[in-house]
Amino acid sequence: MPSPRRNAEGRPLAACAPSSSGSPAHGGGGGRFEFQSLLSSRAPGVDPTCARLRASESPVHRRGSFPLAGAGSSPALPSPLPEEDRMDLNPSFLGIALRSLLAIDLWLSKKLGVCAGESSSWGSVRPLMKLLEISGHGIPWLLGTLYCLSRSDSWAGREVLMNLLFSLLLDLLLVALIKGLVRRRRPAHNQMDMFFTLSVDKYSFPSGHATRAALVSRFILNHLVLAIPLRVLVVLWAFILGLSRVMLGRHNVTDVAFGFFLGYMQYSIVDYCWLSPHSAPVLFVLWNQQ
Ligand SMILES: CC(C)=CCC/C(C)=C/CC/C(C)=C/COP(=O)(O)O
Repeated sequence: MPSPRRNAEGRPLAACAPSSSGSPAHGGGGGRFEFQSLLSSRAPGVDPTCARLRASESPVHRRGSFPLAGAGSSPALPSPLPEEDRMDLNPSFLGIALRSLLAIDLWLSKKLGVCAGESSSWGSVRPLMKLLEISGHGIPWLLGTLYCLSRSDSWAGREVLMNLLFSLLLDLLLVALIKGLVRRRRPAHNQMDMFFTLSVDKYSFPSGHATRAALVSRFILNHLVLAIPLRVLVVLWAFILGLSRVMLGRHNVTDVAFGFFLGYMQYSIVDYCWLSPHSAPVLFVLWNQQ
């Protein structure tokens, strides 16, 4: 007679063995067998490791709850495993899609990071990319707007600049908030040699330069009267700035793509909450008194 299979501690795997043919995870029976294999783990001689494995295959446990292990007070029941130790043998379609997208994102970002270092294949273009980086940095935009605001002598000009200032501050706030919440690390090939960063800028999602590029370019296109070639130049600047973030190795492609989306949406918020001498008279009177 063949001897029963045993686990590492030498306990027989009796309760688990039938499920290889009967469990729904193996194409047989209904969902009940999962529960039976778990319940039978209370019996002496049943391998708890095996019971836990079945439990992790069950759709109930895949959602993160552990009803059977928590029910009752039997000390023989296996304690719930931490989330990271559970086996997820049947991830959802969304899970697979997201993981594939992330894998493509990492692969593509690494391929495009051709200026990540001086010795990279396009390392000689790095200084130019860093110049572009400064063109989308928060400090020059904030200082430039404040300077123009101080020099402006028309109400219309002041109104536009006041809203640009509000946009830039809103952008900094939202990007810092999301970076702090998501905490996605910058790509491994990035050299952290950016000028004047905030503490959250060690994180990469979303790209602050991309949000600013989309926000500012949409703002300019809507509030400045520009000839067509200049309008094209503004859009090109935003696009190349976004691309340069990946080429410099600062960001993954999804950081920049989401940054563009966020910046675009931020302009819609600014447009909706547009500050004017009518909607925010205090702001304008205060500024006028200076
Ligand atoms: C008023 C105030 C808090 C100004 C801070 C401006 C500042 C230091 C912005 C940081 C800009 C920056 C380096 C963002 C990082 O951009 P990524 O594209 O690398 O996310």
